[in-house]
Amino acid sequence: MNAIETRDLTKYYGDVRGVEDLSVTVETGEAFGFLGPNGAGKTTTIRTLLGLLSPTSGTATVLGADVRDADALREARARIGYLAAEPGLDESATGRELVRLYGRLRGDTRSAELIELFDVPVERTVGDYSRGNRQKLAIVLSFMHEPDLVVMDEPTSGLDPLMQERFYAFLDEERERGVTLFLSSHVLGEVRRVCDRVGVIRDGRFVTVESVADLLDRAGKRVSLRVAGAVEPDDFAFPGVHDLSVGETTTFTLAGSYDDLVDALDRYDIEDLEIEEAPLEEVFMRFYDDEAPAAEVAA
Ligand SMILES: Nc1ncnc2c1ncn2[C@@H]1O[C@H](COP(=O)(O)OP(=O)(O)OP(=O)(O)O)[C@@H](O)[C@H]1O
Repeated sequence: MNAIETRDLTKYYGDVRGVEDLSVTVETGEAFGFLGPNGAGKTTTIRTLLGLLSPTSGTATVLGADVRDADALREARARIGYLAAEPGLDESATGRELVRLYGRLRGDTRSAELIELFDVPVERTVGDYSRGNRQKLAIVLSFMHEPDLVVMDEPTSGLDPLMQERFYAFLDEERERGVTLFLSSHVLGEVRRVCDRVGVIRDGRFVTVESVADLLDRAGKRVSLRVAGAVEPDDFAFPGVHDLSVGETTTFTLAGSYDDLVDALDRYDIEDLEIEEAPLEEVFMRFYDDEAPAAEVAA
């Protein structure tokens, strides 16, 4: 059974399009990243998957439950964790009281461990929490019942870098236990760190669904080169070279073969050479560019 399946999932708010014709399958145990700019439709999709919004058309199942079937979804929800972008928490309760309440509703096998791991000040009133502490409490609440599927909407917003890394390491462990992760983000590094596959959404539609590795391949490598003497631009006119800038340090992006690169470099006396991953931003900017066609890809 797949953890999540949507087919032509569409949600309109009156005349306003939330998402349109989204078709995607997330396998059990997979970490799927859902990436897109503000207003692309990430939150709409997540809320529809959790039954908080009903689809205008199309279908969606989570852990086998149809999102329109309230009873089936209620059962599935017991095995799902949901980490909202801005968790609505009872401001007057203490963290501890909320942990107890959620534990009674959905079960609690490990809140003590998670409170310690994420260093949550559970004795304090939530209304006095900083944004980061609020998020950390929300993490505890969404993972303490050992869910099989966790749906997260920009999960690290508000966390400092140390806590972010701790959270990513925790997600790695969850994956080893076979947990399925579905994570929305506009932070590329996050999707890269956590996910195997990514769906890029723009204006409510997928522009691509592919593996993070393929996306990185497409991004290519960033090459910086310093040689004795001058670089002849024609030497680097082979396929897959982009954005060539010749100077004291010559730089370009290489999305082609290393053989061509090695052949070209053979003509020079190299003083310095750096080859690193091209920033994913470059690839995403192409997807987000208004000129780019929004070709839909079903997965
Ligand atoms: N309650 C609502 N009523 C009307 N339109 C809405 C509502 N919620 C979302 N929309 C619209 O649906 C579209 C998708 O919004 P959504 O919040 O799903 O995007 P998002 O990708 O989560 O964005 P962000 O990164 O800003 O959270 C936007 O055009 C938004 O204005």
